[in-house]
Amino acid sequence: MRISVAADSLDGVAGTVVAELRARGHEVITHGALNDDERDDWAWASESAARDVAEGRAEQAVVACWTGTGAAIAANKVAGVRAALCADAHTADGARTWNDANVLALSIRLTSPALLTEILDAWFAGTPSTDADDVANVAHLDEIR
Ligand SMILES: O=C[C@H](O)[C@H](O)[C@H](O)COP(=O)(O)O
Repeated sequence: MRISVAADSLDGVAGTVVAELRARGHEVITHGALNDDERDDWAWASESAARDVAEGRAEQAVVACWTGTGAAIAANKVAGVRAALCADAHTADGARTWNDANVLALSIRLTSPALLTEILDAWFAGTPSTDADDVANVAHLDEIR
């Protein structure tokens, strides 16, 4: 899968998520602090990764900042993006299953290497629910203005 990755620093999980994704066989596009040619502030970096998803250059994205909050907020401003801030595997599974989330937001502060592995395992194992209520909820997101 092609995955766009953005971070506002190279600290902690931000510095390891690209290698972790490549080790899992994914093709990675980099933004922010992960790309020497780009502005590394969280709003700009996360926007770039989210636009890759919305405009078809990537199937999913991973965005990271110190808390994960700014990265998630910025990504969710892009139409068609459903970003989920996940600090544990259960949340990551729920985000994929119930929310059909297409952008994983991570906290650099909280996400240890072990947690990253657990979160990515759950994220990639999860598939969007076909339950009618879940499908209706996700579809309604595109109607909210
Ligand atoms: O939501 C914002 C993020 O947690 C940022 O990573 C945090 O604000 C730190 O950003 P900066 O290093 O630019 O002060």
